[in-house]
Amino acid sequence: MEWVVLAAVVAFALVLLVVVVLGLGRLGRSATTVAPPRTVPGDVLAPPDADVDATPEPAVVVPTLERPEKPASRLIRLRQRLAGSGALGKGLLGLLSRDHLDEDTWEAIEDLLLGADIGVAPTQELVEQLRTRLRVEGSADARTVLREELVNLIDPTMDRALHVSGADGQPGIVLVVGVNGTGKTTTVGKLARILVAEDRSVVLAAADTFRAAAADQLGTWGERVGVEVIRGPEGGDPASVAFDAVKEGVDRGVDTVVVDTAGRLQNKAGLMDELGKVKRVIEKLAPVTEVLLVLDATTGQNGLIQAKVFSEVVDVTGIALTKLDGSAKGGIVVAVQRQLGVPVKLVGLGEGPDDLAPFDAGAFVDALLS
Ligand SMILES: Nc1nc2c(ncn2[C@@H]2O[C@H](COP(=O)(O)OP(=O)(O)OP(=O)(O)O)[C@@H](O)[C@H]2O)c(=O)[nH]1
Repeated sequence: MEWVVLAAVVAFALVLLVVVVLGLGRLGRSATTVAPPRTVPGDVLAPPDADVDATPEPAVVVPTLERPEKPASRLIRLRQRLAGSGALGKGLLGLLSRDHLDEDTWEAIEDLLLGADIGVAPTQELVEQLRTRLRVEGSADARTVLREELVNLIDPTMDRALHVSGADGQPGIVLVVGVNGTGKTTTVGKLARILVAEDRSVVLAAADTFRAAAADQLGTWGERVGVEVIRGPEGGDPASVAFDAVKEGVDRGVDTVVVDTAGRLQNKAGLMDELGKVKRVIEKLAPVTEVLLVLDATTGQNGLIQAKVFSEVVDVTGIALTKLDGSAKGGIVVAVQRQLGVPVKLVGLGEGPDDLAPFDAGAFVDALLS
């Protein structure tokens, strides 16, 4: 009997022990339970306060168009840029103001003129004229005589108007040619600004497909003044770009289309083929009204030889003389006109966007002598 009581007590104690152990285990587990994260339909595990609509809309950039300077005041504004060439004017005036003009003085005058790239024949003509006039008009002011003779040498009677209008409502077509690096693309961009300043509507053709950067460069020039630039694939056919641009110009009824071209001087036949084709293709739509040859004033005689090749390939009607600001050789204006029989119509006097000016013989000589 005692054994039965003892067994019952032990069994009760074991049951009690099992109950206590299980109870503690459940208690321990419930203490480490983590509440599930709060989720919102369609917002998987998003932080509770994230605002999905807060991403700002990309700002729409409205380009501000520039207002280019009117052409009339440009050559006067840029007068000081001719300071390099001004040495010629000052030198000549200094020599001509001497009391006695002996042979040595005349020789020094000749050297100055030749050094400024005026060319041999025009130098001799000018010296001859100066000698005669100063002898005959004894009391004449040397400055007045020199000014008149320099203006005559540059020939104020030449027609320097840019032909930028077409007939019968068609656009004027300006074909811009010249060796790479002379400032051709820059001149096309600056010319577009001159036309815009005169309230003309313009389309540009990036037909220099040889150098991809030239089309990008032109794109930027156009963007700044709200002018459309037609371009083609790199290495594509320049004539096809020129055609597309002129077609666009005709369809839109714009005033002027300006065509930039590649100026690879690989050989005369290649150049003739390329420029000839561009011109022919354009003229299926509208006549070319101006062929502008861009020449770098700092290249002297070398530039003149290149210019001659271009003038034999296309009928050049005007010259844009660039980088005259960096040259002490303003006499190149005379030399190039004599060699090609074509007037200088525009001069580049710096890298600023409005540093291209219509050329005027009187204002140019005044700048040289100031
Ligand atoms: N100082 C000065 N620099 C100029 C003038 N005109 C152009 N330039 C500079 O000459 C360099 C060549 O100009 P571009 O227009 O690229 O020459 P490009 O003839 O079109 O050359 P390609 O595109 O290779 O055919 C640029 O750095 C221009 O800023 C000017 O009148 N004065």
